[in-house]
Amino acid sequence: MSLGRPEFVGHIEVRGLTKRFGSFTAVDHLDFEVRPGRITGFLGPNGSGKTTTLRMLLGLIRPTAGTATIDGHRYVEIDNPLTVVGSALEATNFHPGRTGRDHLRVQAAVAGVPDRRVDELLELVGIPAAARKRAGGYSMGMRQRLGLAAALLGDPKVIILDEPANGLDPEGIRWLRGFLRQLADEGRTLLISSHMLSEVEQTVDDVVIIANGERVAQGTVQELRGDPTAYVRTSDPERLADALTSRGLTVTPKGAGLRVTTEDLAVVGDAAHAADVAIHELRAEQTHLEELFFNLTESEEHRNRNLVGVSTADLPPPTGAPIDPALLVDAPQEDRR
Ligand SMILES: Nc1ncnc2c1ncn2[C@@H]1O[C@H](COP(=O)(O)OP(=O)(O)OP(=O)(O)O)[C@@H](O)[C@H]1O
Repeated sequence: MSLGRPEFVGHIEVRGLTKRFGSFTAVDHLDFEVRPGRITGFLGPNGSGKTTTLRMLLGLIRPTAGTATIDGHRYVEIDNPLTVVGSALEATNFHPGRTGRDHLRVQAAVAGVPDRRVDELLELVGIPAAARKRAGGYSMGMRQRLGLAAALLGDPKVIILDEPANGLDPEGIRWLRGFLRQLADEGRTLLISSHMLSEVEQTVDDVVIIANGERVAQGTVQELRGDPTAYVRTSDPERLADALTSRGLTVTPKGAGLRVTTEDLAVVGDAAHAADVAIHELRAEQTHLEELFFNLTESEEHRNRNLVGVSTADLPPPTGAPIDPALLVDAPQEDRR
């Protein structure tokens, strides 16, 4: 594939973006940037405002305040936007009686794209034969692939996908990962939303996390993961802590056990053996990113306001681990109007 329109770099910038529906604030003074050649995960619990943000970026709804631009232009200002920005917001908006291929041909005609590109793309997303059948019979995974092909019709520099892994089986997710990586390696800008960290953690380079419409963290996956640690529960925490510290490791109490700054579980096991203490539990810890996301999705403070009133008895128990303040980003007060 070529690299889209050369006058566009594909730099997404969101500044003070806000959307209110009546008295409800779905997106709240959101700031973030998305860089070309990288895959950015736009993460947040259900109802946190991801789709609303993407809809504003794509000119489908008007912001209450703030801007969302691509190379400084709002979507509606871009001439023939399908050749700059490709998107797949929902995997279900295909007419059930029409074949997938016909869907793409109609959209191709609108974007001034030749029919042969339709077949090329169907091949690329792995549904050349299925696309000749009616879309009504498609599985969720097939609809996702068709949506992806539609997003790529205009050879766009920027690709925005809402929950692209939804409905894909593990093999499909692996395929998607490789496919998106290839697009990013070509220099394109990819913004993909998800409410499940585990679905995209292996796929993305950068992460923007929102909760209740506000940005709560952003950075590279590497930064947000933090250093790997181990968790150990033992018959004699004090003695084991001494043994680990004397081996140059940092040990902090965590719940009923200890957190140790190593990813090598054998080091902890050996230290326990040498100190003659029994180990009751030993495992690699969740990364900061997993913990952060878990706390966001489970803590009262960050839970979707629409779910307030839903019993927490149905939810899994919290980890008890606080969100690391170093990872949290507060929108600057002066930006709030
Ligand atoms: N047109 C609308 N009118 C009123 N409220 C809306 C409208 N669109 C979205 N909302 C509300 O705004 C909030 C954010 O919705 P949005 O669809 O952006 O969340 P999301 O993060 O994409 O969620 P999910 O992961 O479930 O798709 C929700 O509480 C939703 O009910």
